Amino acid sequence: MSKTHHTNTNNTPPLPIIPGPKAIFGWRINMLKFYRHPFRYSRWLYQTYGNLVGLEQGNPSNVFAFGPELNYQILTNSDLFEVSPSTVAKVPRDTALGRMFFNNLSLMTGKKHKQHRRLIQPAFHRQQIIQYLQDMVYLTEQLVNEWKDQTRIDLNIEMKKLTQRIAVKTLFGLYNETELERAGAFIQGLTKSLPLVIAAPIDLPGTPYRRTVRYAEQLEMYVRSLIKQKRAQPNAQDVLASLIQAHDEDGTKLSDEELIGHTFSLFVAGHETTANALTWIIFLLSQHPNIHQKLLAELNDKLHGNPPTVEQLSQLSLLEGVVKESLRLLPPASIGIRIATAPCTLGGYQLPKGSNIYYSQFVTHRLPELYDEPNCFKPERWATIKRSPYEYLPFSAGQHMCIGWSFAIQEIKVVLAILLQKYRFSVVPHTKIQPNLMMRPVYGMPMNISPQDGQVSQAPIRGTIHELIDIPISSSL
Ligand code: HEM
Repeated sequence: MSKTHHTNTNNTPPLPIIPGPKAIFGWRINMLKFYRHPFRYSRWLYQTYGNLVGLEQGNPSNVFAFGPELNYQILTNSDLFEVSPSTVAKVPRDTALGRMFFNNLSLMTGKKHKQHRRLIQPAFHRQQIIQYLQDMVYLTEQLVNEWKDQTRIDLNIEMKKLTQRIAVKTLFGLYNETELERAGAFIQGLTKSLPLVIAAPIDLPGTPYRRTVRYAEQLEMYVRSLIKQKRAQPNAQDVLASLIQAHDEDGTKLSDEELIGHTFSLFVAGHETTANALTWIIFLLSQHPNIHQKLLAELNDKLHGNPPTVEQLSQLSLLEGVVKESLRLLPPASIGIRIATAPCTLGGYQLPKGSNIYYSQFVTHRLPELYDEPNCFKPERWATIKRSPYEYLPFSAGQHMCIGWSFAIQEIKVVLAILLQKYRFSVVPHTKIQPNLMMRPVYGMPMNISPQDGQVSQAPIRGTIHELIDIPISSSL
């Protein structure tokens, strides 16, 4: 017989208890365990308790839902399973900071979300994204030149620098270097202190909150002046210009506050995730010399040392497999959250209104019934398998699926095609490689770089990465 909730004040039959780990001091302790070892813990939860796991027995307020079937239910019914604003809920809405936070697609729900998505979508149409290709090429080549005299870099820092420049340029269409740096500095100042602000929104002089509010006010003023300029340039091709021009059938347009919030959140949502993806792809290649060699051959054969054109990007089939497989193994968004807006049934169990439901890209992408040898980096698997949006979801699925996914894929491919043809990357031997929940390498990604000479060498590494990937032992180790 299955266990049931202990309290049952009326005569309805007691509800079955969702399986899960012991929680003598409540679910928070188990959540802490998850935050400390997100990958080990979530895999253990799934293997031990199954598809639906409660973090506290008898209290279904925090549950993990695993696998394609539950992903489908959670992600296709956005009225019942809503995105969660809880992380920023304490930020006052009537400040520059609040206006930036709350005019954000990923926190919008229902009709408002649908309408804003419709207005933003044209900025990410295929034809529009092709317009951004030249900026991506130009800024990557600029970085390549900056590395000329260097032999060692922290790849993750460099990739963040690059994706930030690409984001600022494509969002605002800034061509002047000083302007680019200025906009980048405002946004960086703001995003750097965000975690502290969200944790403690205390408005006192000298606090990170006060500092961040100042940054937000400066950025707001700056973007307002850009909006004014763009209104006078109907031919501008950047994301902000596209958002300014967008309108609904009934003529509805985005207000200045909405434009500012959306451009800011597009920047935040897009640059670090893409930087982490690039970091892990180059890392994985450096640890898989055979695949790395084959990819170099494909790039040389098709591009002959040049940056790719849009047509060429679609002909690089191994590059496509490498990107897909890396996003499967080390997805930059490894977990997502939704909140139940009403009592509901999920995975055969009842959940009350307000339950937090975590879905896991990381666990789904490692199900052996979907991916044989799930911990192995096998880009060639994508030549023969096809997976549904709920079986492979690095960009999530359903109504809130990443709006920038094809922008990100194009950016990743362009940057890789240029960097790999120019440089040989090798992890500094014995570095501790440890991804956190956000898939950021917590000890960085120090790499030795040298001009590409067609040789690839695999360095020995340490760290929890070995729990996530079966790395082949090369003869050079
Ligand atoms: C490898 C890079 C990226 C990854 C892995 C990624 C992943 C994701 C995921 C998983 C979500 C859905 C979150 C949820 O389920 O609530 C999401 C949403 C979003 N992403 Fe991305 N993203 C990437 C790049 C980008 C880029 C480049 C942009 C914009 C330039 C962007 C803009 C957004 C926005 C605006 C949303 C919210 C969509 C909505 O709620 O309707 N992302 N992204």
